[in-house]
Amino acid sequence: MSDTVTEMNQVMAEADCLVNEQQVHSAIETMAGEITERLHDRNPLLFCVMNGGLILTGQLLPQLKFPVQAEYLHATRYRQETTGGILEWKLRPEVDMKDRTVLIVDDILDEGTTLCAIADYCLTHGAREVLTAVLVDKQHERKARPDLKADFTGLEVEDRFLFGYGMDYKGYWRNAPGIYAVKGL
Ligand SMILES: O=P(O)(O)OC[C@H]1O[C@H](OP(=O)(O)OP(=O)(O)O)[C@H](O)[C@@H]1O
Ligand code: HPA
Repeated sequence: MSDTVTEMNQVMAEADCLVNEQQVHSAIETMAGEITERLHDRNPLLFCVMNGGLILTGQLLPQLKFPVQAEYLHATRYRQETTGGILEWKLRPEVDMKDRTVLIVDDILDEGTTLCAIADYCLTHGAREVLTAVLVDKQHERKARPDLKADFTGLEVEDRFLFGYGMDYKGYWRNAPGIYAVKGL
């Protein structure tokens, strides 16, 4: 087995499961209900924030039983690290968002730098309103703005380095079927 596979198997074996798959499913179902109530008649333009937002978006979309225009964008600032750097746009949205209600979907609001930058971008490009949905809000005092919150939050999770359900550790384990914390981080 390669060194990386051995390392990643060990990371999982030693990780703490903070939220199990059933709890994540029920959090996503609750989010879908809240989003439906707020946006069912708004013709929203939804952006999945790649890569982390992929799984939440995939599980959320089929639960939204109203017309949604789904697109994606890619902005990243952690790369293979456990602390964030400068935000890099890998793919900016090209779709016209003038006067639209935009919903940004991502896996985690950690410091919030990523979501704030994407929301600002959408407003600058003509969106009428920008709402945000995250599976996880990490609990700490390092938010980019005081009291920063997403409009729709699935779960509040402790201040550890997390993986699973879209969140990666060194590019791996986005596929983990729950929310896990890396041992010692
Ligand atoms: O709230 P923040 O502190 O800004 O962190 C949250 C962002 O970090 C992660 O993305 P990452 O930069 O790892 O890119 P990736 O999803 O492509 O791995 C995550 O998917 C969020 O987009
Ligand atoms: O805890 C995290 N895990 C994975 N990706 C992240 N991006 C910001 N915070 C995290």
